Amino acid sequence: MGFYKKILLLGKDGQVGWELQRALAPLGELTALNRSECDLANPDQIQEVLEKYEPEVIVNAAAYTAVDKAEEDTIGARRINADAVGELALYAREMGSLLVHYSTDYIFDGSKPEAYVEDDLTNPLSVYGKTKLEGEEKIRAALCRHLIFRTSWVYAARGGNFARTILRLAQERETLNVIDDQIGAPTSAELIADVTAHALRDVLSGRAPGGTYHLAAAGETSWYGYAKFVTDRARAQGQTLALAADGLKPIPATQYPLPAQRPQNSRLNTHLLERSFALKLPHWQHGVARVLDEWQTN
Ligand SMILES: NC(=O)C1=CN([C@@H]2O[C@H](COP(=O)(O)OP(=O)(O)OC[C@H]3O[C@@H](n4cnc5c(N)ncnc54)[C@H](OP(=O)(O)O)[C@@H]3O)[C@@H](O)[C@H]2O)C=CC1
Ligand SMILES: Cc1cn([C@H]2C[C@H](O)[C@@H](COP(=O)(O)OP(=O)(O)O[C@H]3O[C@@H](C)C(=O)[C@@H](O)[C@H]3O)O2)c(=O)[nH]c1=O
Ligand SMILES: [Mg+2]
Repeated sequence: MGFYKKILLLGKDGQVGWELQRALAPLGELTALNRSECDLANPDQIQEVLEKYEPEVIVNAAAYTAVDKAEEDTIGARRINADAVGELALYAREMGSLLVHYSTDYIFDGSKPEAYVEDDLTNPLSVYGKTKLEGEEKIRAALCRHLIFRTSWVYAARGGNFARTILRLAQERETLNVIDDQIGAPTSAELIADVTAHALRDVLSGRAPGGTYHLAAAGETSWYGYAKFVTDRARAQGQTLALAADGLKPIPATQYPLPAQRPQNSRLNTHLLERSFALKLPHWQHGVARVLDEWQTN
């Protein structure tokens, strides 16, 4: 066994995976794999990869994240979000490795009036949320060393996300209807990756315990508030939008029917994470502004 930990990152090309490649690089001997190199749909390939690299830390950033598509593909979503995660957890249990994994606000039903804490009752409304919760539960049941970060409304400079979709639509349409009665905190993949690296170091050195933690940017907004922030800032940057000055319309979720039901309240209370790892989470606007600036200069 060498001085450096052997870290295996799965899902390296996703929003969070991409940022983890950067944030985990100085922490050990990092192997980062994409879907073609380790397909979570394929149990044999998972075992082959684990046996080949013998990771002391597994960071799983791969997931089935197509929320509406999952409604008609429960089997596919469950295989990636739950069964594959269970296989990683069993390996971690057997080998004494640490499994780092990500979950979502969508494991809650959103009926709580305050921000959710880690031990609040779960009750997912969607197949995506159900299968993500099953993944969490498989990890806890395996009794392996683990860190599970529940996050929300993830965006990144690279990859598909709400901010990018809204900017594209604002370039195409004069009016846009956006849901105003679902609230949460947009959280950047950059922040998630950096917090992961800090927390991972603390857990590996025994300074902090593993477990399940809520990880989201500070503050809160609705999807409408998020879209307003993005389009206002794009305009202030001098971008030409098709969207009229009063073209962004707040609507209730009932007027925007989708296959999957989303929670009304996606707010995550992050006090446990901040206390456990001595971290302060920045306001969501800070990260969104940064990504918009990055897009602007490209
Ligand atoms: N996005 C969000 O808003 C939120 C995400 N999360 C959680 O955070 C984590 C990271 O999400 P994020 O980075 O945003 O997701 P992305 O959708 O950006 O990335 C997911 C990655 O998983 C890969 N993947 C999908 N299926 C497989 C498979 N069968 N085998 C291997 N890899 C696969 C995708 O590959 P490919 O590119 O080939 O499709 C993609 O690179 C996930 O656990 C997600 O559930 C939590 C809250 C909010
Ligand atoms: C594009 C668009 C979306 N919406 C609404 C639909 C939805 O309720 C909300 C966000 O749309 P999205 O498609 O980004 O939503 P969604 O894919 O559900 O986003 C979720 O992804 C998964 C992976 C998570 O874990 C969650 O935290 C969350 O980020 O905005 C509008 O109201 N108007 C619009 O023009
Ligand atoms: Mg989506």
